[in-house]
This record gives sequence, structure tokens and C-alpha cells, in this order.
Amino acid sequence: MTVSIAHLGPSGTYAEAAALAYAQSLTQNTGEDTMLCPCSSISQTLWTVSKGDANIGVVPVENSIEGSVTVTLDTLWQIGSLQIQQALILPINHALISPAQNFADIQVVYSHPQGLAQCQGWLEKYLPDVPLIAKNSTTEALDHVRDETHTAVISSLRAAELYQLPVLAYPINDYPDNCTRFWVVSLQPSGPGKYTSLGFSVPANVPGALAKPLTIFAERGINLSRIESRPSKRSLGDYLFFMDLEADSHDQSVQSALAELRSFTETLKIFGSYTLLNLN
Ligand SMILES: O=C(O)C(=O)Cc1ccccc1
Repeated sequence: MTVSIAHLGPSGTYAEAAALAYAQSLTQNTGEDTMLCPCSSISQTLWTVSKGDANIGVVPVENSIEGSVTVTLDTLWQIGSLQIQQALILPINHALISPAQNFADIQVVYSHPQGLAQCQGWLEKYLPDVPLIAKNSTTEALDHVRDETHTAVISSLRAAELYQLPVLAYPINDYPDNCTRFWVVSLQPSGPGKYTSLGFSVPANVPGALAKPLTIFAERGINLSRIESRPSKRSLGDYLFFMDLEADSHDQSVQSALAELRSFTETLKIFGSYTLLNLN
């Protein structure tokens, strides 16, 4: 069987680079053939997998500078049935790609909001007052840039090579240790693995509503590596909480913590246990 892997497209995105690295490790470990399926957005990537139109999806979840990719958390919560199979960490170095002769000729810069945000200091210094336009991915505008000599795109060196476009500046990310964590998701049960991710809503906004869920893990010596709140979208001030635990949900102590957590939450969704792969 050929394993289909959905990712944010078009070709050349960081998500595609992460998907390619995952595909390679899958083929090495299982001998299975893989096929990449580019999608028009991060949410479409997740919906494609949830509908069974691809076997696996690779989506960005957190950047070391910009924090959470909130659309990933919101869509995973909304879908509810996807399980995390693996986390991948990809170093990210951005290039300014443009047919322009110099910075003074650039009148507009396109990229994914994460790309624009990760280079904001550089943009303020070298391209002040140039309009920044958000796109669904870092590569979405690359096809048009070739004929528009006054435009530039923030994307990877790999993308510049794929689209055969010149690199005007590299690296332009504000912090050298910029990296993004991706999740590999599917409809298959996950785990075992060293990390577990979950999300929950609390029954009421009362004192201690979050303290109790935190205590459950503290009492068992289970470390939390991330906690993130997102608007529930039901009413202003009502939140969902997303947590990453440094523990395997298949362990007895984690099972008992999750059972206890369920009694203090309104809805609890366990997104699975997984291991971490560093891509260098
Ligand atoms: O647009 C891309 O290339 C993506 O994969 C999303 C993204 C953008 C910037 C940093 C990390 C991921």
C-alpha cells in the first residue's frame, strides 16, 4: 500500500520538508511507499486526513519564536478524531526571494503569517514601510513573483531552488535558533511515546477550575511541557486548555491521572502519545 501524506502546499513549504523527512523515515522503518498530497491550508490538511482522503497529515503546531500555530489546535479540537503519531522538529531559516535588483525596488512582501512574524525585526530594519501580505503558505505567492519584479517572498532556500528564483538575503529570521514543531496525525490509535497531548474545557469559570487539573499531574510527578489556552468560541472569556505532558498515556500513573482529570473537565480529548524526531 502507498501511504498518502497530506501537508500544506504548494510544493516547497516547510510543512512539505517535514512531510518528506517523515516519509523517508517511514520507508526506512517499514518499507512502505509514500505519496505527498499538498493541501491549500493547514485546516484543509487536517480535514483531508479526518475524511480519509489521505492516510497521514503533517502540520506545524508551535514555533520557537512565535508560539502556537493556533489553527492547528483549534482544528484538531473541532475534528476530535485525529491522533498524534509523531512530533518532528525542523530548524527554520528564511530567505528573501525576489527577482528585484535591490531592496529599494521591493514594494510588497508575501509569506505565511508565521514567516512574516519570524522576520519582523529584519523587515522593519531593511524594508520599513513595505506592505506585508499574509498568504496561506510561504510558497503560495512564489509562482507570481517571477513576473513581478517589485515583489518578494519569505520562504526557504529549498523553495527558491524549486521555483528557480533568486535569493536577495539569507538568513533573515530574527533569531538564529528558529525552529518549528510539527505533528504527524492520522485516524489510527497512537502511542506508545514519551509525550502526550490533550485538550479540555472546564464546566464553569470558577476559582480553582484550572488549579485542580494542574494538581492532578503535579501530585503524580508528571511534568507539563506546555499549556496553552484558546477561546472556546462559545462566549467571551470562555476557554479551552491544551496541555503537553512529558509522559506516556499508556502508563498506569498517567491513566489514573487522566481518569481523575475527566471528572474535573466538561470535555476531555486525548490527542495521543508520541515520540519526538529532530530533523537536522
Ligand atoms: O508556509 C509554510 O511553509 C509552512 O509550512 C508553515 C510555516 C511557515 C513558517 C514557519 C513554519 C511553518
